[in-house]
Amino acid sequence: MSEILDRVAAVIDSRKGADPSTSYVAKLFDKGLDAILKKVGEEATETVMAAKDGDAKKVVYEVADLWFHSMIALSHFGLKPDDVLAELARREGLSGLAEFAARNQAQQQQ
Ligand SMILES: N=c1c2ncn([C@@H]3O[C@H](COP(=O)(O)OP(=O)(O)OP(=O)(O)O)[C@@H](O)[C@H]3O)c2ncn1[C@@H]1O[C@H](COP(=O)(O)O)[C@@H](O)[C@H]1O
Repeated sequence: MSEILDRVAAVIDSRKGADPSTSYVAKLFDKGLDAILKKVGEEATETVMAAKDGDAKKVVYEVADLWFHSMIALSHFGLKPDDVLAELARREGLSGLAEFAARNQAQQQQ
């Protein structure tokens, strides 16, 4: 299923410098990073609201909006979904609690 992320990311990349009047993504790139980040923030809030409403179908819809706009932010920095997937793979099997304890221990030793 991650192929869909690659395909959408390729379309997003191709919209850089494209005519803003013909493409939503080109319009966001044209507005700049602040506008992209505003959309990421809005979609994160809408995800929280859908979850608080207990509306599972809407949660999926809003998370899709959040992922999509996050991918535009990644593209702004020249990054790809694979960069995030690689980070998740690096964390695989590493308990969040163990990682937190190791980080605290390292800070105390500084
Ligand atoms: N996956 C998406 C996608 N998800 C959401 N959106 C758009 O993101 C916007 C979400 O904003 P909101 O929900 O806040 O709705 P809105 O009120 O219309 O937005 P605002 O006016 O508030 O900014 C809507 O306009 C959606 O249509 C998307 N637009 C495009 N894509 C993908 O990106 C590709 C390229 O799109 P274009 O650049 O438009 O050709 C498409 O082929 C799709 O694969």
